[in-house]
Amino acid sequence: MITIDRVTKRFKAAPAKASGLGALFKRPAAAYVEAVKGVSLSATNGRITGLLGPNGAGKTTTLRMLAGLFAPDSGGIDVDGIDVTRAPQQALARMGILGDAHGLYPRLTARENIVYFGRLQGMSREAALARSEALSDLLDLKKVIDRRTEGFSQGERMKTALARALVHDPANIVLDEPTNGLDVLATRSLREALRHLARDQGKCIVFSTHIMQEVEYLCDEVVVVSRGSSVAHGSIPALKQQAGQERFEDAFVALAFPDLKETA
Ligand SMILES: Nc1ncnc2c1ncn2[C@@H]1O[C@H](COP(=O)(O)OP(=O)(O)OP(=O)(O)O)[C@@H](O)[C@H]1O
Repeated sequence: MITIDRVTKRFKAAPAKASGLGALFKRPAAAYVEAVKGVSLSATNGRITGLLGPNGAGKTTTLRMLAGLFAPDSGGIDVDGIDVTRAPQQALARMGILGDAHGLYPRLTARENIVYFGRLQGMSREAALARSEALSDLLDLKKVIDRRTEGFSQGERMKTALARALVHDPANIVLDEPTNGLDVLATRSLREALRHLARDQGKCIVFSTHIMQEVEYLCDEVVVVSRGSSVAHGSIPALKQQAGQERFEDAFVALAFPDLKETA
């Protein structure tokens, strides 16, 4: 179970170096970027919760705070009741995180990458090896499991990184735009795996995306994020009803951009 309660985060904006005309006018740069202004989310076990928002809405920043990479300026995040800021190690042990950079070791095989990560999580070599076998079945990695990851396709890299994130069998799974760069078959097999993990294994899954279809295929619950804030949440039928729209895409646009005139 993951709870994000009204988190905010701003970053110091790196000012552009004044040169040429800029040096003449010396326009003062904005000092801060308000990346997240108030995002809340409540994700329960056995369900898939989507963080849906346009580019720059604040999804990745929110997930990075959930992963303990930096603390929110205000608000709170807890995982199975553990405060991520106060006890990051304990909270991280309960999460499998697939970030935007997969960062595999190219000289290690897929299996070695997975087992190494398991060892870092405190697993015995035998347990990590057994788990790598089970995950290779689940994620259809058998053909490449004993190949060095150097030269892997995007899909193979993503699956290996996901297997690595799941090696310690975490109760909570967090994925940042997991289908980025995947073809239709790889996307379908990832969806199937995520459904299995939520429905059959009771995992709490949170993923971010800007792809409407992803959300329609997968999510039990959706949090719509726009301009740094969560602006609506609920099931897809509930969000359509709330927006008074039949198509989910229209509902999303109405909820995320209420001031936008209808163009389509
Ligand atoms: N380290 C940083 N320094 C300055 N600004 C940042 C930093 N990280 C994010 N931002 C800004 O915060 C805003 C939100 O970015 P974020 O990456 O969280 O959005 P996103 O919803 O994940 O977008 P996308 O779908 O395009 O990946 C953007 O305007 C981005 O430029």
